[in-house]
Amino acid sequence: MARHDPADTAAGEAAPESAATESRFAARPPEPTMKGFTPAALVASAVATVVLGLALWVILAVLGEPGLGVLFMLPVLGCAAWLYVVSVRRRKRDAVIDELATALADHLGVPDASYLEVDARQWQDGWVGVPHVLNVQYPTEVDDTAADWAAGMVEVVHGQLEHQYVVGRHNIRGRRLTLRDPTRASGSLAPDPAGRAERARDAVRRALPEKIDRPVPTQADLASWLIPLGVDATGTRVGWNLAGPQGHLLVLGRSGSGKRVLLTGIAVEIAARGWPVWVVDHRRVDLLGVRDWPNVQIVASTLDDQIVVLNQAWREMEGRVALVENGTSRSELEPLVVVVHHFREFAGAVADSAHRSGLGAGSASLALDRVTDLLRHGRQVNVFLVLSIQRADDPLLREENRDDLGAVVALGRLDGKAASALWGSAANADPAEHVPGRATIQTGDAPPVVVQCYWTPDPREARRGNDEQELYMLDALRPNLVTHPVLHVRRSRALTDNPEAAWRLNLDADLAEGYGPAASLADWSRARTPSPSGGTDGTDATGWSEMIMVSQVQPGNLVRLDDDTGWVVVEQVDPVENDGTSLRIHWRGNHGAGTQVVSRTRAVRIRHLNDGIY
Ligand SMILES: Nc1ncnc2c1ncn2[C@@H]1O[C@H](COP(=O)(O)OP(=O)(O)OP(=O)(O)O)[C@@H](O)[C@H]1O
Repeated sequence: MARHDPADTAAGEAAPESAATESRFAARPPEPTMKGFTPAALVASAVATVVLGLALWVILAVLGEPGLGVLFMLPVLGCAAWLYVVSVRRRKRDAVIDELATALADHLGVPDASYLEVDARQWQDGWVGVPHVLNVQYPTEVDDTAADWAAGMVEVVHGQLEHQYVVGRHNIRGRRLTLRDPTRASGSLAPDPAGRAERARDAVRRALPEKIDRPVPTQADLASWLIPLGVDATGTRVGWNLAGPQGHLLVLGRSGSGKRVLLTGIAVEIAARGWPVWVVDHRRVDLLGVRDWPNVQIVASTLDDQIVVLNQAWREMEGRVALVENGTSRSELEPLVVVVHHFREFAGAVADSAHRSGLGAGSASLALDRVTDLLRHGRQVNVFLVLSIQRADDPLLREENRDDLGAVVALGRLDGKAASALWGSAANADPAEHVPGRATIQTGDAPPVVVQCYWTPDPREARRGNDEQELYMLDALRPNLVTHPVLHVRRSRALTDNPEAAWRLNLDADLAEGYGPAASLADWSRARTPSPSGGTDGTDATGWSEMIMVSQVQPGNLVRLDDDTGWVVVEQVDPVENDGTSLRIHWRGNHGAGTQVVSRTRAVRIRHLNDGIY
């Protein structure tokens, strides 16, 4: 345990940088109470035992039994010697832990070891030995969000104690990391693999919560190519690494297992990094929630638009390959993430449509061919696919495709056959019971782990239900900067009866900035919301409207605060004194001006002019 010696800090001259580090941290915690006997207490006990032994001998000698006195004194002295040896060993173990705490404090950038509480248990291997279990309690100011944070701590402990440790549990909320020696078996002596697997599953069930809100990305997260997916039973974050040697992500799960929620979260994370997201939403309405999300450039919901988006992603990849061939380096190419939700149904619908039009096999396999090409070559030019499918026996999971998948997320329970086909072994990675968002995830070459995927609200549903908590969470996840404008499908309006020519229209179509004239139904309904002039027929409606939180309202916005004021222009937004939850909005409308105090988390409708930029 790391103990704080006040003399150290009183005498030491605080360097300016250590003072700066210290100011980041809350006041020094009180000196932790030492568990068990201190070395001094053990020495005192040894001395007291010697005195007791001598006193006994003297008494028996006075009573004329010096021989009996010696007989009593020998075990008592042995006991005293044992207490002394234990005190010496305790002192040595404390020194080991003090040194470890200092090394960990250096590694974590905390002012000194007294800010950590290192609790070492079950010492083994030799006289001083090494602990089997180490608990490290660290201050809340330590940033433990990096994916490899716990691994970094393991490395420091390994370097210091020269013994191997693994993460037993990382309690993010409690700021406590438990490391243990993996070589020492715990539990019954009789081998019981089935029972052990069941106990392991039980432990996972108990350790994993049923819902974990997607954390707001830190600056370090935003600079990283690791997209957080969820948390495993040790509290360690599990993510999809776009920079890994394999690229793309496959999400597998039956209806209701949590695909839509996970894909929404992935789109939000990618957008937060300032990268563009294109979505092919084969079920048309599943991912409409991210349609208005900054940097989500397009959510294609008709089959024709979906074909165009996938084809354009493939063209983008081809264009980038040409750039690389001409000397551009991969690092100059910004990631583009293309989400294809319900890929297998989409590919089937494309094939049906081609067959109905009497087109050849080349057209029928268009979706599959484009996806296969993107899987093979997209990663080298930073075009990444996120595919969702429902069945574990999908050919996409065959051996030859697995090498292109950086991560496979299997949501929900898999039957034994599917699990062993996917992971090689069905035993270790079974979520055991149906919890929405519970998944088995394999990233890179690591073994599969059971994870609770992060919960991300659907922005559209949150707005509709006016769910303040979800709107607040989305507000924190929303990118501050829109780096990629909205796109629409631009295709020739040529009329043709020839199915082949009609098919070609999709292949020749491209994506253009802004909401196009051939707006989809969703765009129309958006355009048909009452215009400031009161017109609702949609034909005279310029621009489009959306719901945002009051905390996002800015001077110059055209906003509908309530039915009484109607559409007004915001002139100024001020905080309300002693009330962090509301804002004072000064507005001007057709019939005068006014001021209104509104809750920061209330959703209001604002209207954009038709500039095509979010
Ligand atoms: N990570 C999660 N944490 C908590 N609840 C979740 C999570 N993911 C999904 N759910 C809940 O599970 C239900 C189904 O989720 P979702 O719509 O994402 O499933 P799906 O696999 O997309 O289904 P379908 O294929 O039918 O569209 C929803 O009610 C959702 O709130």
